[in-house]
Amino acid sequence: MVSLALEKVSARYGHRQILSDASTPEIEGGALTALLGANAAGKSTLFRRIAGQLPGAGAVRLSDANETDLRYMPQDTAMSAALTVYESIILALKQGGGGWRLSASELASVDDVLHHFGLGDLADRQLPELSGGQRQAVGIAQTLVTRPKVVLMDEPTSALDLYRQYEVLDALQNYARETGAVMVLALHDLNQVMRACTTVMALAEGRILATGLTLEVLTPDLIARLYGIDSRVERCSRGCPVMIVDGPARPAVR
Ligand SMILES: Nc1ncnc2c1ncn2[C@@H]1O[C@H](COP(=O)(O)OP(=O)(O)OP(=O)(O)O)[C@@H](O)[C@H]1O
Repeated sequence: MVSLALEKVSARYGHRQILSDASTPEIEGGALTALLGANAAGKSTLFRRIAGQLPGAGAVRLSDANETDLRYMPQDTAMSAALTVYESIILALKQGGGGWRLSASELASVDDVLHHFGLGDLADRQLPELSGGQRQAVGIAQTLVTRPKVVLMDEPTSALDLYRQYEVLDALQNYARETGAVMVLALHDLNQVMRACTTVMALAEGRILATGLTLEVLTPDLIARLYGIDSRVERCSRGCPVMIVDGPARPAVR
């Protein structure tokens, strides 16, 4: 079983300490985990630290996987190159090496991500011609085409319309179930979190404030502490938990 755990992880930019002693129990693969926190809480910094892009004290422990199995999708994926969607996904596939010849299984992986992220009709389009939502879907496809075992995604649905948000979160859940991958997604929409993510980790003041099962951890009290918002959880007409925002509470912990 693939898993990820943090042991007293720290990170800084110059003299500015952003994360201190961030620790989690084992986050198991096979389902989605949400990384929550207010703006500037340090979510992207934590991803960079886990991905080995920032040094710092503490340990990132992976079980059944190593650093080469990890892919990090940043918030803003620059896509100015004059490549088609198809070419850009092949480039992402081949960045780990292995020469330019494509095996049958690699071709199947490319077709698979194109299909699962609704990109089949866009395969021949140039990247700079795409809309923001289309670019985000391409970024997700590029991230998953190598079938990584550990996936960190920074706000992967921020540019998507309502229907595409559900579609993409469903596809990500399926990917996690099929591959057993650990998938941590920084998300701001708590209703998406309640629908799609089995577990959450909440970040504030450079520390992990809470981790655990979404419906147990994501209480109105935690939401007030993280975001300064009064809220309650109710059920939608289909029985899914949804968060109702009542309004600002007190200043959020930052
Ligand atoms: N390259 C950098 N150099 C210096 N400080 C940085 C750098 N990147 C981020 N920071 C600072 O680190 C803190 C955490 O930023 P980070 O991007 O990790 O937050 P975040 O939780 O991902 O925020 P958001 O929800 O707004 O994307 C912020 O105060 C930010 O200004």
